[in-house]
Amino acid sequence: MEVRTRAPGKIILAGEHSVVHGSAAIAASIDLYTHVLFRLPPPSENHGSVELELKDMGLVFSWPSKILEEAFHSLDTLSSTPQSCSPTHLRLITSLVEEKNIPEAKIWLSSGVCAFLYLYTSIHGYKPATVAVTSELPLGSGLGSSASFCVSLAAALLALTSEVSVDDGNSQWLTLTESNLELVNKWAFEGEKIIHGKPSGIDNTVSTFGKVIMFKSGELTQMKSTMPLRMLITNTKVARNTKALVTGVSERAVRHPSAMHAVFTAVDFISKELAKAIEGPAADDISFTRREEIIEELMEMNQGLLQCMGVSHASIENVLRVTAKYKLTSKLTGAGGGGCVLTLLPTLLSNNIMEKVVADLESCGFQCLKVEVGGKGLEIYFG
Ligand SMILES: Nc1ncnc2c1ncn2[C@@H]1O[C@H](COP(=O)(O)OP(=O)(O)OP(=O)(O)O)[C@@H](O)[C@H]1O
Ligand SMILES: C[C@@](O)(CCO)CC(=O)[O-]
Ligand SMILES: [Mg+2]
Repeated sequence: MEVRTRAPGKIILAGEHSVVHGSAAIAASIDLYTHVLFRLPPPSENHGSVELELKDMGLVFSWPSKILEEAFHSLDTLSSTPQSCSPTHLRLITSLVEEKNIPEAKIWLSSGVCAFLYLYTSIHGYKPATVAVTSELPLGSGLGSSASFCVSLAAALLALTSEVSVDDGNSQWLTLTESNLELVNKWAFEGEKIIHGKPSGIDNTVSTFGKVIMFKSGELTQMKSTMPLRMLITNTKVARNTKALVTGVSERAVRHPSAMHAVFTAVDFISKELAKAIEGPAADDISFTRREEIIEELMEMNQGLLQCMGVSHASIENVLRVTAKYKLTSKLTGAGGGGCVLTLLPTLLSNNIMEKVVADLESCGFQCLKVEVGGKGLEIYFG
């Protein structure tokens, strides 16, 4: 028996970091996915272990079911409702992952492997199975790889453990019903907590539900964009870690509470104004151009405030300088500190200019990604 799931990555148009402190943020799914294949072995092939294959990394981890049962015997790990990982459970998981001696160059994967073991033992218990993961997203680069990993994993585990219902559809890839999506989203948030420390929940929510969303204090509002949102993503390839960046901003907020409160409040207004520009009445090209100018100005203001929070980086500033030569506006997306940068591509931008910008950015060693914005969320396929 097997099931496949895929969950998209995301971009944040405005409000990263501030959203952790209660401000509004705007995010959209992108058409780059994390894929999970969850397979229960037939009795003849039962290897007696829980296996995690990280295909892009060339890594396989395996834990005999008996060892997991012994390690967790004092805890009631299985749970039908999403709950936070207790410190004892996390300690046991961490030592099981440490025993695997992940090579130093890939040690940053440990938090993902811990999140896997948490979701697996909570949703599916210790029964043997194989979980294979592949991702089209650059990992740890601001495009929500951790959230799409947790969403696709939680969905696959729930699909073969309990009953999930799907919306009718003609394609092989199906959408879960709203209540099942909410359940997956809550479990994915618990996985994100293991990877991020203190996530706002925006990344797992947009990965689960897709489209363009506004997110504030844990509440999702689906947006109706009435204009094309064309974005170029530039990956600076500078490695960073969301957990450390989120912690850095929180520490700055403790040192300068009033100043940072004002910054977070300003970002809240920026996100709300951006929402108005995106949802404004559909009209002709002239008014698209005016709305794009508003969005560009808001992106520029948001980037300034992200710099003020201490999460920009020389590589990000470099992308900003290159795109400014072509009168294009950019801002970091996700946690910053390196990672990815967004550039708005106005509707009237010629292909010629667009090719020149990409060539210029790539000559600096950056990688450009052209993506569709605001599409599907989590999907499932019963093979
Ligand atoms: N396909 C994957 N396989 C295993 N672990 C993964 C995978 N994708 C993400 N992770 C885990 O998530 C971590 C990266 O998460 P992080 O939040 O730092 O970056 P991101 O989610 O790509 O960016 P952002 O949170 O800014 O959008 C990795 O270090 C790893 O532990
Ligand atoms: C930096 C942050 O705001 C977005 C990361 O994509 C963290 C979060 O909201 O969980
Ligand atoms: Mg993340």
